[in-house]
Amino acid sequence: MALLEVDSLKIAFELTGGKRLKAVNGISFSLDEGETLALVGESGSGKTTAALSLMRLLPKNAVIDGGEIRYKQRDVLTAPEGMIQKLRWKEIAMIFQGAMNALNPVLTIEKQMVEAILLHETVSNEAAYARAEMLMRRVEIDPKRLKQYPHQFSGGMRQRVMIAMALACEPKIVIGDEPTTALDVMVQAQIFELLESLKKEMGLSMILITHDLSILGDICDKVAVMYAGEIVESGSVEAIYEDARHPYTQKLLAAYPIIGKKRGLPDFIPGQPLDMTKPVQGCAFYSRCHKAMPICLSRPPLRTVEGAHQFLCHLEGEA
Ligand SMILES: Nc1ncnc2c1ncn2[C@@H]1O[C@H](COP(=O)(O)OP(=O)(O)OP(=O)(O)O)[C@@H](O)[C@H]1O
Repeated sequence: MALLEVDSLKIAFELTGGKRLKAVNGISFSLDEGETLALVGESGSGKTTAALSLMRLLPKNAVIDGGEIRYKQRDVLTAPEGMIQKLRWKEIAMIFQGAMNALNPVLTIEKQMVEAILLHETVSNEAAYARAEMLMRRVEIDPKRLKQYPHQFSGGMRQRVMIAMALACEPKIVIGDEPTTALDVMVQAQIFELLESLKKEMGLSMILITHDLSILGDICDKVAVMYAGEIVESGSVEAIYEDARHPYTQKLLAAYPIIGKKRGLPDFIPGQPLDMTKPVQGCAFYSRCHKAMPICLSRPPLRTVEGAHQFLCHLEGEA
């Protein structure tokens, strides 16, 4: 049995003027213990919305339009608030986008970390301080730096602090929402190394949200590529790197070349992401697809390449 199962999940946002934006449109995926899944796609494809729903942290104007989320076989969407409070941070934790915005600039790291621990756990102040020190060591920062303020840390160090905070209650699943965006390539690699070693040491499962497919090789087991609220291709990281079938995945791979692999110059994906307040006819990627055909105006089938490698397209799909 998977640790986490998401089944045909649909989430919409209610907008002013009675409009609705369909942010997540029937996605399904699962996560086993110790497994890492990447949710990949351009900005606005629904990755963050999907992730927030796993912790029931969606904004107030979000509506669940259908589907199920099961954590250890328990229904997350209908669970009483008391159960969700036990799940949030203690079972599933999130490293939010942009460490500078998530940290309070006028409080020391120590104060913020200790407060976070005391908020979620019934431990003494001393135990919370001891845990903050242990967490700093775990993310390879000298615990003496607990006395410092966020601005005294580099971007990479701040991100390590965010990772430490996410680990504060020893969760089973950590969700990283663009955990390395805005960091330079070297620091990005160090953060991924750290996440990889924490994953092994603590037996964590992870969901990594990113727009950059090229960074997943060493840390992810499987990938789900999202476009306009749908998973358009999913499979093992090898299947996606070596045998991508959906034209959107192929374009994403070209947009972020993998170092050491010959993929030519970075390409870009022409056109604009879809307006998700309007109903989609046929394939959501139709207007931007370099392989579009008249049949693409009808709903594409979900094709299986082999095993868990699937893609949503009218084309048989050549690699
Ligand atoms: N509170 C909200 N109210 C209305 N629309 C929203 C709200 N939050 C997100 N959206 C819209 O939902 C869609 C999906 O957004 P989401 O943040 O999940 O995408 P994403 O793939 O994570 O992109 P990013 O990396 O930019 O966060 C977008 O069109 C976004 O504008």
